[in-house]
Amino acid sequence: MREKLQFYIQRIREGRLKEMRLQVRWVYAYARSYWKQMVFYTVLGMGGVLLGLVSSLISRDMVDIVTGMKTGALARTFFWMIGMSVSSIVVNQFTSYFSNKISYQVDAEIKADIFSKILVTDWESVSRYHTGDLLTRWTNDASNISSGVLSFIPTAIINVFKFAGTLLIVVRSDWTFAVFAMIGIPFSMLMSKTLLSRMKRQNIKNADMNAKMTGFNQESFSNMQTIKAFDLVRLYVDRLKELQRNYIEMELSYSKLNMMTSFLLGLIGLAVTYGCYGWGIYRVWTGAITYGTMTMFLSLTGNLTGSINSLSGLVPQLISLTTSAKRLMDIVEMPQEDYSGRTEADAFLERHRTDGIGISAEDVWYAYHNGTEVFRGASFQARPHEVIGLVGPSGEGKTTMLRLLLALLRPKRGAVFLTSGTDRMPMTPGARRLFSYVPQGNTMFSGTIAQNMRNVCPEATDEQIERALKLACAWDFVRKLPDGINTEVGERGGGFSEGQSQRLSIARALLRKTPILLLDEASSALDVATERKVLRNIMTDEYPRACVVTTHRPTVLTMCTRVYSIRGQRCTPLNPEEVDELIREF
Ligand SMILES: Nc1ncnc2c1ncn2[C@@H]1O[C@H](COP(=O)(O)OP(=O)(O)OP(=O)(O)O)[C@@H](O)[C@H]1O
Repeated sequence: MREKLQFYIQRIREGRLKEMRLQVRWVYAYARSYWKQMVFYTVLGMGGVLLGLVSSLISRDMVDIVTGMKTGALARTFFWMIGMSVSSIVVNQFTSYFSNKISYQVDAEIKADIFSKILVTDWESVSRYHTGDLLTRWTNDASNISSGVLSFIPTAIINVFKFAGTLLIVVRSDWTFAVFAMIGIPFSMLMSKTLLSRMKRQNIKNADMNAKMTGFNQESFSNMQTIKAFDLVRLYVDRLKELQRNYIEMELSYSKLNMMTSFLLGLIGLAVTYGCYGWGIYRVWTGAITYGTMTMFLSLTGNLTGSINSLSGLVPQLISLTTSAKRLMDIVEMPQEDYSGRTEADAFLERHRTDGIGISAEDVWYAYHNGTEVFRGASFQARPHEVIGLVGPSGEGKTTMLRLLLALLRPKRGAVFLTSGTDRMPMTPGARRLFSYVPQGNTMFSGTIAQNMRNVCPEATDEQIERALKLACAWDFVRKLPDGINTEVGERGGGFSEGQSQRLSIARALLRKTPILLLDEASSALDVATERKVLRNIMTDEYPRACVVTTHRPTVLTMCTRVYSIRGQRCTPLNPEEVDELIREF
């Protein structure tokens, strides 16, 4: 039984260590590119230590000269001491300025890198995470990594240097003092060890709690209207308080342990300091050392314990660093989208710019990660100048089909192709540049209408923007705004009605001039007349577009070249009689 237990403990340890090694290696991959900054930071730090040590030696001489134990020029020694102290202050300030400067840069670089990695992570995998959780990982964990990357190795080297340099001076002057000064070190190390395992668990809990709080706040603020409408203010305030209570409870239980350990460490430190005083006085009394040497020893005792404390502080830092690394690795090590098909997509577009490009799904099978099977052998085709309608009961898979067309989801079987005549290429994330997509819901960004438009087409002139707005029947209301296309759009389309935001989103999609346009119930908030007008404008636009529209509205169906019914995990083309029947049913 005992052997079995030991075997399992061993296995857990091995797993933990292996995991930690992987995390350290991941952090090291970042650290490697900042080696110059680290060397610079280390050299500055070591310079500071050196100045401090020389200052201690000079102050020893000065005390000895003052007490008559040594002869020498008092004024010169005094000026040397002042000089050294001032230099030490300058070097320390210089180090702190540069370390701040470097850490801001490194922080920004690492965050930009992780941001871009999150954005290219496979959509289905990353969408399983709450955005609040992603935000916490990106802000807190990435900051932890950037500060750790920069300081960990230099701090280790500087403190080993400080410890060794101090020890050398102390041992050369009186080795017994070194023994005294270091007597507390094993106790301190033992104490910190008890904290470590708690620390790792605490770090993970802390990060989870932060993610929960951020997610809760973010959701509450962005759904303020719903909270008010359902009179949920009290409920949400209570929920926040409950979260805060849990947070405080968690922090306090950890603080208690911390307090106990700090108290014991403080007692040990005090005992060591007074022990050193006593021993110093005794050595001076017996004539073994001078007053100068004693004052130097007392100032150097702090150096020895300080550097050991800093070195043992690296262990919790390593723990917090590896916890953050794990949380970021969870995200950035998920499958990433492959954008290498961009050139091929551009070449395909060049070849078929005038004829246009269509899209086809061939025998597609797809199930979400939670097992929801949406398609079993679905096929469908949209050619240039066609408007294809996708209809079907709610939850049958219309949006999922659009996600498959966009390569946001990968079919488990079958494939999606870009087509033009007999030429075709497989659809890849790199070919998304040939698409414009208007998803359900409000998708406008904060900024002006023009900025929103230029997000997708940076070189668009005001006239081109106006034309796209006209095609989407948005110009009528934009024209009347005091600032026209320079009117500010609030968060998620704030300041505009649902139908107006939809028209702005359609205009943005049309401005992009891509061969394939996907509209996911994009005109559902428009009145029938406006919806027909928008669709007619899209169909009669001279640009050779293939347009796929998901809808629950009969008006849209009457304008489609072809209609597919999405139902029972299949995608079936409807003949004109079936479409008529469907329109009658609506
Ligand atoms: N991200 C997701 N993860 C897991 N399952 C999902 C996800 N998105 C959709 N589903 C499931 O896939 C099925 C198809 O959903 P989809 O959104 O494609 O339907 P839809 O036909 O567009 O519905 P609606 O007409 O209501 O917009 C549903 O059962 C839904 O619960």
